[in-house]
Amino acid sequence: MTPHNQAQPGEIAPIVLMPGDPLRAKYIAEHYLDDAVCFNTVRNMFGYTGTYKGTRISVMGSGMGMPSIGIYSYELYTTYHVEAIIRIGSCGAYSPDLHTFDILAADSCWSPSTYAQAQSGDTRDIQYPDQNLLHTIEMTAQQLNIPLHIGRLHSSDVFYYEEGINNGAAEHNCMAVEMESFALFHNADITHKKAACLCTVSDSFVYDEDTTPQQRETSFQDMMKLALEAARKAI
Ligand SMILES: O=P(O)(O)O[C@H]1O[C@H](CO)[C@@H](O)[C@H]1O
Ligand SMILES: O=c1cc[nH]c(=O)[nH]1
Repeated sequence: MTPHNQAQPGEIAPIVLMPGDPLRAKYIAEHYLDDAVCFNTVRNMFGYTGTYKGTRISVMGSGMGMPSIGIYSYELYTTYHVEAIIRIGSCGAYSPDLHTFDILAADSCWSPSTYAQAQSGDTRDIQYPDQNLLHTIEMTAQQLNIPLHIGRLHSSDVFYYEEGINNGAAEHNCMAVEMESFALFHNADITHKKAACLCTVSDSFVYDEDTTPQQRETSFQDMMKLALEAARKAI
Protein backbone atom coordinates (compact mmCIF):
# COMPACT_ATOMS: atom_id res chain seq x y z
CA MET A 1 0.00 0.00 0.00
CA THR A 2 2.89 2.40 0.68
CA PRO A 3 6.65 1.94 0.28
CA HIS A 4 6.89 1.40 4.05
CA ASN A 5 3.65 -0.26 5.12
CA GLN A 6 2.13 -3.40 3.60
CA ALA A 7 -1.22 -3.09 5.45
CA GLN A 8 -4.33 -3.30 3.34
CA PRO A 9 -7.05 -0.64 3.69
CA GLY A 10 -9.11 -1.29 6.82
CA GLU A 11 -6.42 -3.30 8.60
CA ILE A 12 -5.41 -0.38 10.84
CA ALA A 13 -7.67 0.96 13.59
CA PRO A 14 -8.66 4.67 13.72
CA ILE A 15 -6.41 5.10 16.77
CA VAL A 16 -2.76 4.01 16.86
CA LEU A 17 -0.32 3.84 19.76
CA MET A 18 3.15 4.59 18.49
CA PRO A 19 6.35 3.77 20.37
CA GLY A 20 9.69 4.45 18.68
CA ASP A 21 10.77 0.87 19.30
CA PRO A 22 8.93 -1.67 17.09
CA LEU A 23 9.65 -4.34 19.71
CA ARG A 24 7.75 -2.23 22.27
CA ALA A 25 4.85 -2.33 19.80
CA LYS A 26 5.15 -6.13 19.55
CA TYR A 27 5.26 -6.43 23.34
CA ILE A 28 2.07 -4.38 23.73
CA ALA A 29 0.28 -6.37 21.05
CA GLU A 30 1.27 -9.68 22.65
CA HIS A 31 0.51 -8.69 26.24
CA TYR A 32 -2.47 -6.32 26.00
CA LEU A 33 -4.38 -6.83 22.74
CA ASP A 34 -6.82 -9.67 22.07
CA ASP A 35 -6.71 -11.33 18.66
CA ALA A 36 -3.76 -9.16 17.58
CA VAL A 37 -2.89 -9.46 13.89
CA CYS A 38 0.39 -8.16 12.49
CA PHE A 39 -0.27 -5.80 9.56
CA ASN A 40 3.28 -4.66 8.83
CA THR A 41 6.74 -6.20 8.82
CA VAL A 42 8.34 -3.95 6.18
CA ARG A 43 11.76 -2.90 7.58
CA ASN A 44 10.73 -4.75 10.77
CA MET A 45 8.60 -1.72 11.68
CA PHE A 46 6.03 -3.99 13.28
CA GLY A 47 2.39 -2.94 13.39
CA TYR A 48 -0.51 -4.84 14.95
CA THR A 49 -4.26 -4.42 15.25
CA GLY A 50 -6.30 -6.10 17.97
CA THR A 51 -8.91 -5.28 20.55
CA TYR A 52 -8.44 -3.87 24.02
CA LYS A 53 -11.50 -4.38 26.24
CA GLY A 54 -13.56 -4.59 23.08
CA THR A 55 -12.13 -1.50 21.33
CA ARG A 56 -10.15 -1.90 18.13
CA ILE A 57 -6.69 -0.40 18.61
CA SER A 58 -3.48 -0.55 16.57
CA VAL A 59 0.09 -0.26 17.79
CA MET A 60 3.04 0.38 15.48
CA GLY A 61 6.69 1.39 15.83
CA SER A 62 7.74 4.79 14.49
CA GLY A 63 11.50 4.32 14.45
CA MET A 64 13.79 6.98 15.87
CA GLY A 65 13.76 10.63 14.88
CA MET A 66 11.54 13.00 12.95
CA PRO A 67 12.16 11.75 9.40
CA SER A 68 11.10 8.27 10.49
CA ILE A 69 7.95 9.15 12.45
CA GLY A 70 7.29 11.76 9.75
CA ILE A 71 6.93 9.02 7.15
CA TYR A 72 4.93 6.54 9.20
CA SER A 73 2.53 9.01 10.78
CA TYR A 74 1.88 10.79 7.47
CA GLU A 75 1.02 7.46 5.83
CA LEU A 76 -1.21 6.45 8.76
CA TYR A 77 -3.14 9.73 8.61
CA THR A 78 -3.45 10.02 4.82
CA THR A 79 -3.43 6.49 3.38
CA TYR A 80 -4.94 4.54 6.26
CA HIS A 81 -7.45 7.14 7.53
CA VAL A 82 -6.10 7.00 11.08
CA GLU A 83 -7.76 9.69 13.20
CA ALA A 84 -5.45 9.79 16.22
CA ILE A 85 -1.92 8.75 17.14
CA ILE A 86 -0.63 8.62 20.71
CA ARG A 87 3.16 8.43 20.80
CA ILE A 88 4.36 6.33 23.75
CA GLY A 89 8.05 7.05 23.95
CA SER A 90 11.02 7.18 26.26
CA CYS A 91 12.70 10.45 27.20
CA GLY A 92 15.67 11.86 29.04
CA ALA A 93 14.78 14.09 32.01
CA TYR A 94 16.17 17.62 32.30
CA SER A 95 14.01 18.51 35.32
CA PRO A 96 15.10 17.62 38.86
CA ASP A 97 11.43 16.82 39.52
CA LEU A 98 11.61 13.80 37.21
CA HIS A 99 13.03 10.33 37.88
CA THR A 100 13.21 7.16 35.82
CA PHE A 101 9.82 5.56 35.18
CA ASP A 102 7.96 8.83 35.80
CA ILE A 103 5.41 9.48 33.05
CA LEU A 104 4.80 12.77 31.31
CA ALA A 105 2.41 14.10 28.73
CA ALA A 106 3.45 16.89 26.40
CA ASP A 107 1.33 20.05 26.45
CA SER A 108 3.71 21.37 23.76
CA CYS A 109 7.05 20.57 22.24
CA TRP A 110 9.85 22.87 21.22
CA SER A 111 12.32 22.04 18.48
CA PRO A 112 14.93 23.80 16.36
CA SER A 113 14.29 21.09 13.76
CA THR A 114 13.59 22.14 10.17
CA TYR A 115 11.04 19.32 9.77
CA ALA A 116 7.92 21.49 9.81
CA GLN A 117 9.41 24.23 7.67
CA ALA A 118 10.73 21.77 5.08
CA GLN A 119 7.49 19.79 5.02
CA SER A 120 4.94 22.59 4.74
CA GLY A 121 6.61 25.98 5.22
CA ASP A 122 5.52 26.07 8.88
CA THR A 123 8.16 28.18 10.66
CA ARG A 124 6.83 27.73 14.21
CA ASP A 125 9.32 26.15 16.60
CA ILE A 126 6.61 25.02 19.02
CA GLN A 127 3.97 22.45 18.11
CA TYR A 128 0.99 21.29 20.14
CA PRO A 129 -0.95 18.08 20.78
CA ASP A 130 -4.69 17.84 20.28
CA GLN A 131 -6.22 19.48 23.36
CA ASN A 132 -9.13 17.04 23.68
CA LEU A 133 -6.85 14.02 23.41
CA LEU A 134 -4.51 15.50 26.02
CA HIS A 135 -7.49 16.16 28.29
CA THR A 136 -8.65 12.56 27.89
CA ILE A 137 -5.17 11.34 28.82
CA GLU A 138 -5.09 13.57 31.91
CA MET A 139 -8.54 12.43 33.06
CA THR A 140 -7.65 8.79 32.45
CA ALA A 141 -4.43 9.11 34.46
CA GLN A 142 -6.44 10.53 37.38
CA GLN A 143 -8.96 7.69 37.18
CA LEU A 144 -6.17 5.08 37.09
CA ASN A 145 -4.23 6.81 39.88
CA ILE A 146 -1.18 7.10 37.64
CA PRO A 147 0.88 10.22 38.46
CA LEU A 148 1.33 12.28 35.31
CA HIS A 149 3.63 15.26 34.75
CA ILE A 150 2.41 17.74 32.14
CA GLY A 151 4.81 20.08 30.37
CA ARG A 152 6.97 20.91 27.40
CA LEU A 153 9.22 18.44 25.62
CA HIS A 154 12.39 19.21 23.73
CA SER A 155 12.05 17.33 20.46
CA SER A 156 15.61 16.88 19.25
CA ASP A 157 17.23 15.84 15.99
CA VAL A 158 20.33 14.87 17.95
CA PHE A 159 20.87 12.19 20.58
CA TYR A 160 24.63 12.65 21.07
CA TYR A 161 25.55 16.33 21.58
CA GLU A 162 29.17 17.44 21.66
CA GLU A 163 30.38 18.64 25.07
CA GLY A 164 29.57 22.32 25.73
CA ILE A 165 26.86 22.68 23.08
CA ASN A 166 23.84 24.65 24.29
CA ASN A 167 20.91 22.87 22.68
CA GLY A 168 18.44 25.61 23.70
CA ALA A 169 16.16 23.40 25.77
CA ALA A 170 16.66 25.29 29.06
CA GLU A 171 15.73 28.65 27.47
CA HIS A 172 12.50 27.04 26.24
CA ASN A 173 11.51 25.49 29.59
CA CYS A 174 11.67 21.90 28.40
CA MET A 175 11.36 19.27 31.11
CA ALA A 176 12.69 16.36 29.06
CA VAL A 177 14.03 15.39 25.64
CA GLU A 178 12.82 12.95 23.02
CA MET A 179 13.05 12.90 19.23
CA GLU A 180 9.66 12.58 17.51
CA SER A 181 6.79 14.64 18.98
CA PHE A 182 7.48 17.78 16.92
CA ALA A 183 7.08 15.98 13.59
CA LEU A 184 4.10 13.99 14.84
CA PHE A 185 2.22 17.07 16.10
CA HIS A 186 3.03 18.89 12.87
CA ASN A 187 1.75 16.04 10.69
CA ALA A 188 -1.44 15.84 12.73
CA ASP A 189 -1.92 19.59 12.28
CA ILE A 190 -1.49 19.64 8.50
CA THR A 191 -3.69 16.58 7.97
CA HIS A 192 -6.38 17.83 10.42
CA LYS A 193 -5.96 14.76 12.60
CA LYS A 194 -5.13 14.26 16.29
CA ALA A 195 -1.89 13.50 18.12
CA ALA A 196 -0.59 13.36 21.67
CA CYS A 197 2.65 12.27 23.26
CA LEU A 198 3.27 10.32 26.43
CA CYS A 199 6.81 9.53 27.52
CA THR A 200 8.33 7.49 30.32
CA VAL A 201 11.61 8.79 31.71
CA SER A 202 14.33 6.33 30.70
CA ASP A 203 17.32 8.36 31.92
CA SER A 204 18.18 11.60 33.64
CA PHE A 205 20.53 14.49 32.93
CA VAL A 206 20.30 15.45 36.63
CA TYR A 207 20.63 12.15 38.47
CA ASP A 208 22.68 9.02 37.83
CA GLU A 209 19.62 7.07 36.69
CA ASP A 210 19.23 4.96 33.57
CA THR A 211 17.29 2.02 32.13
CA THR A 212 18.42 -0.93 30.02
CA PRO A 213 17.31 -1.50 26.41
CA GLN A 214 15.23 -4.43 27.72
CA GLN A 215 13.47 -2.15 30.23
CA ARG A 216 12.82 0.43 27.49
CA GLU A 217 11.19 -2.34 25.45
CA THR A 218 9.01 -4.05 28.04
CA SER A 219 8.79 -2.27 31.40
CA PHE A 220 6.83 0.94 30.76
CA GLN A 221 3.66 -0.78 31.95
CA ASP A 222 1.86 2.22 33.46
CA MET A 223 2.33 4.26 30.27
CA MET A 224 1.06 1.34 28.18
CA LYS A 225 -2.06 0.95 30.34
CA LEU A 226 -2.68 4.70 30.40
CA ALA A 227 -2.38 4.96 26.61
CA LEU A 228 -4.64 1.96 26.01
CA GLU A 229 -7.32 3.21 28.40
CA ALA A 230 -7.15 6.74 26.97
CA ALA A 231 -7.35 5.36 23.43
CA ARG A 232 -10.47 3.41 24.37
CA LYS A 233 -12.12 6.63 25.59
CA ALA A 234 -10.89 8.80 22.72
CA ILE A 235 -12.61 6.74 20.04
O1 LIG B 1 11.88 5.07 23.10
P1 LIG B 1 11.47 5.85 21.88
O2 LIG B 1 10.01 5.89 21.69
O3 LIG B 1 12.20 5.40 20.63
O4 LIG B 1 11.90 7.38 22.15
C1 LIG B 1 13.20 7.87 22.44
O5 LIG B 1 14.22 6.89 22.35
C2 LIG B 1 15.00 7.05 21.15
C3 LIG B 1 16.42 7.39 21.52
O6 LIG B 1 16.96 6.42 22.34
C4 LIG B 1 14.33 8.19 20.37
O7 LIG B 1 13.42 7.64 19.45
C5 LIG B 1 13.65 8.96 21.48
O8 LIG B 1 12.59 9.78 21.09
O1 LIG C 1 15.79 11.27 22.99
C1 LIG C 1 16.09 10.78 24.07
C2 LIG C 1 15.35 9.72 24.65
C3 LIG C 1 15.72 9.22 25.86
N1 LIG C 1 16.81 9.73 26.47
C4 LIG C 1 17.52 10.74 25.93
O2 LIG C 1 18.52 11.18 26.53
N2 LIG C 1 17.14 11.24 24.75
